[in-house]
Amino acid sequence: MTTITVEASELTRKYGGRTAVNDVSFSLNKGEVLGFLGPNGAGKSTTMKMLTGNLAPSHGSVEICGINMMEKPKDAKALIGYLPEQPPLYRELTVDEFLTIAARLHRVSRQHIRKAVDIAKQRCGLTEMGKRLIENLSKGYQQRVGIAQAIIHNPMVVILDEPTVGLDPIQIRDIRALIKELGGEHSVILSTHILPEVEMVCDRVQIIHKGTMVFNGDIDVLKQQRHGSRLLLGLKQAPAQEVLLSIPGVEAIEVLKDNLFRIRHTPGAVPTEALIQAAVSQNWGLFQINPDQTSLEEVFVQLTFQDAAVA
Ligand SMILES: Nc1ncnc2c1ncn2[C@@H]1O[C@H](COP(=O)(O)OP(=O)(O)OP(=O)(O)O)[C@@H](O)[C@H]1O
Repeated sequence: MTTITVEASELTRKYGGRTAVNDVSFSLNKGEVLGFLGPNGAGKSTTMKMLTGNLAPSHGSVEICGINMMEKPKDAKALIGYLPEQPPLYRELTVDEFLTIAARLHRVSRQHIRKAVDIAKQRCGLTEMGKRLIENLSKGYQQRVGIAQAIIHNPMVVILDEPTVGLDPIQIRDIRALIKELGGEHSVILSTHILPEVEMVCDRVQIIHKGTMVFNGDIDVLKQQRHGSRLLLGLKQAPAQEVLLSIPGVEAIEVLKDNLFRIRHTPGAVPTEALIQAAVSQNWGLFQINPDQTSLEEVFVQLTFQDAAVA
């Protein structure tokens, strides 16, 4: 049986007269990792703050495991671990000192604090770092400490706001692996503006654009939208377009610069092999053929366009 851990209904937030988040509703199941994706200024942090009870919605409600955030904020917040965009670290403390304070703040009982600190450190790869001052840790390790404080009380729901911003590629890889692992036991909401990050880590994705949800679905659907149906083809001696269009699966051709073509093909009928065979046998000077990945911006345009077309 699936257990719903987060239920957001019609969440709306206005700053002055401006609507930053408009009518956002979704639910999250136990064990799921949900990506909350959107460009800068889309309304991600505002939504995260409403979900964690740090900002009151202008309209709508949040329930954590059936507990209403507005009616019982203490009880609801106790079920959440939160890593804000700016991690709340006391840099002059050691990792152990800081996590001990975090455990107290999260009301871990006195006799369990030490164990809770050890478990959080172990899960976040910090076991050897307990005595180190936070200010002397690399940014990647500081981010691990931020995640460790979020899970110290073993919450049902972990909410991470842009956890990989400012990290180097190896740190990013490690933090993503950690987030994926957390998903097994906790429900995780990951806010990010990085599309591949969502694809790597999440089961489900929601895309927010100018405060409005434009996509809410399975990660595979988004992947298909992004990776499906287009190839980039580079030919030094290209034939007439009709010749390319006669290859099974090829539906349309867009001429780009530098002898490059964007080929739109029938979903499920990828003409890569046929194009390579034709290029080799007819000396078209093939120098590139690869799937054309849609950028985040293009996905937004497609999704918002689809929405407008449906409306
Ligand atoms: N306290 C505030 N007062 C007024 N406007 C705000 C406030 N906080 C956010 N906004 C505005 O609300 C909109 C959404 O901001 P929010 O920080 O939620 O976006 P975001 O998707 O998290 O972007 P970023 O990744 O840049 O933080 C933006 O236009 C922002 O300028």
